[in-house]
Amino acid sequence: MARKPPTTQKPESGRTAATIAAIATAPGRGGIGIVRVSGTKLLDFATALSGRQPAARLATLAEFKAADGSVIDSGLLLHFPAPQSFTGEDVVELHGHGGPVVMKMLLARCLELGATLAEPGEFTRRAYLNGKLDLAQAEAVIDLIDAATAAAARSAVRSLQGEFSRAVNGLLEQLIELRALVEATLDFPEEEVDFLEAADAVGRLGRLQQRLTQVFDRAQQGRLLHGGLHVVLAGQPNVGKSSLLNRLAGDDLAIVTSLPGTTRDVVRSTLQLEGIPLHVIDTAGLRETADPIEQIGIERSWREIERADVVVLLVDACTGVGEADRAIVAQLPRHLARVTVHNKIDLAGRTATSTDDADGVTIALSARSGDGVDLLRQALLRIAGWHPAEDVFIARERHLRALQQTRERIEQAQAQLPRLELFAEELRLAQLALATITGEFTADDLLGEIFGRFCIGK
Ligand SMILES: Nc1nc2c(c(=O)[nH]1)N(C=O)[C@@H](CNc1ccc(C(=O)N[C@@H](CCC(=O)O)C(=O)O)cc1)CN2
Ligand SMILES: Nc1nc2c(ncn2[C@@H]2O[C@H](COP(=O)(O)OP(=O)(O)OP(=O)(O)O)[C@@H](O)[C@H]2O)c(=O)[nH]1
Ligand SMILES: [Mg+2]
Repeated sequence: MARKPPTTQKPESGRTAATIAAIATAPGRGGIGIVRVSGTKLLDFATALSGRQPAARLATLAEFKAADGSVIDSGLLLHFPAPQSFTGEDVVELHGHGGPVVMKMLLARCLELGATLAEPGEFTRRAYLNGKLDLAQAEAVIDLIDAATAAAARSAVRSLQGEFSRAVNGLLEQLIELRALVEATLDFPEEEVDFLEAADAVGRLGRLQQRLTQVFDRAQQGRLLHGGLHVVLAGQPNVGKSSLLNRLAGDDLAIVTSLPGTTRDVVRSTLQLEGIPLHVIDTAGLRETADPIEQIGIERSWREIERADVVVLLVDACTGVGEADRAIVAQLPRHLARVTVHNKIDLAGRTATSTDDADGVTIALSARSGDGVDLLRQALLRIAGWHPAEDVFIARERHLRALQQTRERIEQAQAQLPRLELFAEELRLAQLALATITGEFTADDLLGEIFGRFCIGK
């Protein structure tokens, strides 16, 4: 896992020297709880705390003592001497009994011994700054902790183990190789055209693009696993939005009555569909109303629609798409993916169907009987662009943007041929964009953004 530390974080090097401490286990009661400390000269720290010198990387049973010598807890003491630790610094772990009060007392004792309270993500940030993890791996740490489904967790582990980074580094190598060839020729203008043929620049570029597309696809699947799909159920009152939410969730979450205008508050539920977190959002029926409470509900419906990845527009199968439904469609954000659902086919005497036409996907189903609901699940997966694959690595919007920029730069490069200088410049920019994924060149504010979202103790 070892890699060379990133080169651009000079402003931080002062801070990494301080010793930090935090409770690393989840808040609340637990069988055991861990306080983690990272910094320098922690053997002295451990000795002061326990009166014993722990062996490197071995669990030592010890008494954790307060300043007056009284015992706070007895537990396991671990010392990981630098650089062989999670952070690359000296690390000490106190494994105590997992009660919130004991943990707080242990933490307070560490602060008394000179540690400062760690900021969110600071352990992982140090691991990154010390070259233990690259940026994509560091992001995968938090994605693993936050994973909402087993499939998301598996793909986060894959990224944590460096699979995504290796794919990116493979692309970088190809890119650098091509750049080196080009730069070498730039000094000999008369050979430029020969060079292009000899080096097979066009062929290399083509292969690079092909591989980039593969990585992009895997990353795109990863982003789906990570962020899930936000699906808003919308439509006129009484068309069966809440009934459909309950059916999808398999639970009686939202109130259903035969009175139009039942739902006012937004009701959310996260379920999973082939490992993808599906955030389903039930909203107030859309209509003109004088009821101020319902009006607020309707405003909230629109707010959710603005943020959605997909809107499921429900209509009553007995009447089909009417004037009021078309008015709703006209108000939907332009590029928002949409599925139209004709609900209550049991009343209309229709069968469950799924059709694709110029208007998009239309599903006929019954929220009451569940007939056709599976067709809706399949349609949602299709719209999301999901195809089952085992080699997904977790990825975020940031990674996809970087890959997309790289792709655009390479297209630009291609368009510059045979002007080698411009070709070379585009390749250089492509490399810069790609390298932001693993964080070889990274702005400080991006690091703040990434690590600030971690929990304390991570
Ligand atoms: N108790 C405990 N459990 C934990 C963690 C931790 O910090 N403490 N981790 C925290 O996230 C994860 C494990 N991550 C770790 C990663 C590297 C090293 C480490 O000591 N690395 C050294 C030695 C490697 C080796 O011997 O192969 C190194 O990289 O040099 C330790 C934990 C999950 N479980
Ligand atoms: N027969 C039949 N009735 C349904 C079906 N889906 C919903 N209903 C009924 O339609 C009525 C309205 O259902 P809701 O789920 O509350 O409708 P809604 O769209 O959430 O309504 P608002 O919250 O008022 O906007 C209830 O009486 C449901 O039992 C269906 O598939 N078949
Ligand atoms: Mg409702």
